Amino acid sequence: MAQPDSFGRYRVIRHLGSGSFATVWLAHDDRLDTPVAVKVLAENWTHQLDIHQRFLEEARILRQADSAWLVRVHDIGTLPDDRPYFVMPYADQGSVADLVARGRLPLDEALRLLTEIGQGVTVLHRHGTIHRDIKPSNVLLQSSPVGQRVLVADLGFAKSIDGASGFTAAAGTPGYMSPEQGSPAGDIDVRADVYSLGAVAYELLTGRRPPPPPIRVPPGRLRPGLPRELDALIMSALSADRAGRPSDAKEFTDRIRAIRMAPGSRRGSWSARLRSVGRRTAAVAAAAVMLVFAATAGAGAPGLDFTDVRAEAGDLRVAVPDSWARQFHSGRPTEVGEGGREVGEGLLVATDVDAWDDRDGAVSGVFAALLPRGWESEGPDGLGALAGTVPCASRVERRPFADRRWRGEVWHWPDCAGAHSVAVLRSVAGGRTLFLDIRQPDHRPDVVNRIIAGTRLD
Ligand SMILES: Nc1ncnc2c1ncn2[C@@H]1O[C@H](COP(=O)(O)OP(=O)(O)OP(=O)(O)O)[C@@H](O)[C@H]1O
Repeated sequence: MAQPDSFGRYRVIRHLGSGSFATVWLAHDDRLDTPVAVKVLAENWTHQLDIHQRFLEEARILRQADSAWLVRVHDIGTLPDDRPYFVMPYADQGSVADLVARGRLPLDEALRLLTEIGQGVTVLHRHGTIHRDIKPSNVLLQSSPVGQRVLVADLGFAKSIDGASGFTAAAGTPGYMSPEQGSPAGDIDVRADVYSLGAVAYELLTGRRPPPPPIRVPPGRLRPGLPRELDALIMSALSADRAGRPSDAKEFTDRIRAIRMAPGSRRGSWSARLRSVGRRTAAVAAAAVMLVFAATAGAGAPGLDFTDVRAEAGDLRVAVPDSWARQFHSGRPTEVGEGGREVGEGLLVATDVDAWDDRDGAVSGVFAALLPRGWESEGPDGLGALAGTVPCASRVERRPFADRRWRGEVWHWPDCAGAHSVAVLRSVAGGRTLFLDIRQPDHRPDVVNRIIAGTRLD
């Protein structure tokens, strides 16, 4: 395919890709000094009137919907050979398909993408349009000064809701399209897009496209530790019978957003789950989380005074620097951690408990949990896997720790914002295994040692 010099005032830079009906070029708008993507009807369809019309219809829908969650259309034109083209912002970060190909996404990142994709589809449904071809390669990513924009694109198969009942030609992409889209006589409605959203969710979370319906393996089976409500929502969106699906993209998106915002979902961490359980049972737990504070000497960590903190009902006592002991949560959650392991008593003491899972590293604090009995028999690999559940993709330094109470290993991620240290320790007296997650913006190994030394079972 020869590279044209320009389309109207848009100077062509390079070929971006070709779909079934069109070719997309990166070009430069010299007048506004900005990169653009120009989509041009492919030559072989020039004289096919219905394809020509559908191409223009895509541009019209995008222009009329004019939404921050959809690719916008800025301009439209016709080439001397009669082929139409339209001009969009250039999505410089590729598509969600590229992201998925790079590896498994963190849960919060996957939920953020799903919320934004769902927003785009919601805009289309409000506009009276069914997309019919939602899939990761049709969701584009663009840099922006305030972060990444997620843009639903490629309305080549879009259909108006009014015109979609009765006979509808089969259209869509296998793996993402609803069963009713595969049948030429099947009438479709917005729930066809809900199925595709479920398929995209399945792939974002597991790295795999769902098999053809009926789907029997929920995403949580392939990625243990997913919130149960998320598994249930995705499986309902993928129901072969559309009556079982959420009613439209808005309902699907609202439910994804609620799952994302639930206190326990920001990260699959022990501490986050502990807090979520703590909040849900706040009324019951109120009496149990009364803390006992007592100043202790700062021996071992010069320049710092320490405070003993413990839940009134529990026997776990943690020593933290005075200035960290501003907020706390305590509770006895069940099913925490990536594999849904059970944890015994837990305690989070930090400068800002709500910001504990933020990745800017501004919080100082300690999360301590006693592992259920049975962990004593786990070998070093089992304990290593536990320490590794604190997500930080950087090098880790490991060192042994031993004093008169505890014996085990301290893991430290020096390049992580907030200097994470995790210790997994067994009590010398026997019987208990302790998990400690310690965060401090300026890493001090002496503080880590002092915290471990001050952690006790009464
Ligand atoms: N605004 C854009 N910015 C950057 N790349 C784009 C933009 N729009 C489309 N592309 C890229 O151009 C290529 C062709 O896109 P197009 O929408 O024509 O077809 P497709 O989605 O690849 O295939 P099909 O239409 O057959 O499903 C894709 O690789 C797509 O990622």
